[in-house]
Amino acid sequence: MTSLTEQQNVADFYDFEAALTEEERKVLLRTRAFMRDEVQPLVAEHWADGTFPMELIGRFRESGLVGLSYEGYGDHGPVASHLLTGMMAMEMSRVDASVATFFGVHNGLAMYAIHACGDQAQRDRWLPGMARMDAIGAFALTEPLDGSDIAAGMHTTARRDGDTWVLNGAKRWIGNATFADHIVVWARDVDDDQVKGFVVDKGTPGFKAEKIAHKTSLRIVENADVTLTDVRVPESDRLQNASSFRDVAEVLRATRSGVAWQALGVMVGAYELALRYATQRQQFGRPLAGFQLVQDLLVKSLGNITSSWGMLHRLAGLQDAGVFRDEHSSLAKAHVTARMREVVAWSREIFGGNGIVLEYDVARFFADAEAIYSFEGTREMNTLIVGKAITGQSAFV
Ligand SMILES: Cc1cc2nc3c(=O)[nH]c(=O)nc-3n(C[C@H](O)[C@H](O)[C@H](O)COP(=O)(O)OP(=O)(O)OC[C@H]3O[C@@H](n4cnc5c(N)ncnc54)[C@H](O)[C@@H]3O)c2cc1C
Repeated sequence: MTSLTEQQNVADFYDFEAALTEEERKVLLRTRAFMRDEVQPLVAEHWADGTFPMELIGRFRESGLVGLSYEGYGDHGPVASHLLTGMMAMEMSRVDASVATFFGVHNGLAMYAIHACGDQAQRDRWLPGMARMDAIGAFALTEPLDGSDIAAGMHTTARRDGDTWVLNGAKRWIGNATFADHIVVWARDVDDDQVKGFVVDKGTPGFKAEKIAHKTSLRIVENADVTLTDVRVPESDRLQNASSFRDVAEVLRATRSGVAWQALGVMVGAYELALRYATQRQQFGRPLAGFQLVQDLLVKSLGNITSSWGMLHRLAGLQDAGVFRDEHSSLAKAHVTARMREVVAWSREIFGGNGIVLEYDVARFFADAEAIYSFEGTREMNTLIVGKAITGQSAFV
């Protein structure tokens, strides 16, 4: 008899899982089992309370699921394909998008920024501990006054003073920053006006991170308002291979595709709940699933899931082949998150009144979808990136 973890994902209608190698499939099943056994039991209470389950860090540490994308760091053997890492992000969000976001900020944004923008000595210094989750990462780009226009508007400054840099400014929405050990901070060099990256360690004088309260989406992941007041960072902690905003854009290109996979996971999680509920709940003497109009919602949801999955499958191939461009990633992020918003709304609709009660879980997916729709570039920003690529006209301002 196949175990629960080996059972095919009912939302994987075209069996995309079959595209994984046998070894990759084992990692995916481990991810599925980890999320089911270690994460699922914690999410309802922590979402309601707006708290992060700190015990998860130790469990992730033991899971062997961290750092798979970084060859030579961690003890996981060969580097994972983009299809596997994408499907892992999907599997995580299928259970809880906040925990997937915590993981994505650490394993994606922070580790990838160090990998892509640091030199070899910096990679060797920070990535092994992060790949073991002995140290947690954060990525501080967005500011209170500059979100979508951060490339042009960044106010946080870096001033060189001998062998150190002095950072001043404020950042907003920074995931994991309340407890992270290494925070990648982006700041504008007052001398050459270019954006540079710095790794600021927890406890550095002048660094303060205050948790943003009362979020209505992704309530489990901690986001912070960060202030930097004369924070001194040695030149050795400036990311040596980042010299302008183009380097930040390279990081975002990679992580945006991860967010699109996360959006797919949210669709899958909501759809699975709706399908189960529709077969169990009776009205007019028969299951909801027996009504044509309810089947229409379920089938439209499955169509969104399947078409998004096909798009992301091909996107992963472009990434593996090294021919992946900003506009490829942006189209996926904009398109898949829009499809996600439809699916969570249809899934919630199938639950009727119960769809707004946390106990039925679908409300969590419905609420979490909103942050995913807006972060790592809103739909509008990603649309403008694609628009510029296909027309040659920049419509940003
Ligand atoms: C839960 C959460 C976690 C996050 N985590 C991080 C993190 O870890 N690190 C980090 O650096 N940032 C993080 N962010 C920030 C996120 O990337 C920004 O919220 C996002 O880029 C949008 O910026 P904004 O919220 O300032 O919106 P704004 O830029 O103020 O935009 C508001 C609205 O106006 C629209 N708009 C703006 N300009 C235009 C235009 N030219 N044309 C058409 N429409 C336009 C936008 O699309 C949007 O709909 C996070 C955000 C959230 C909500």
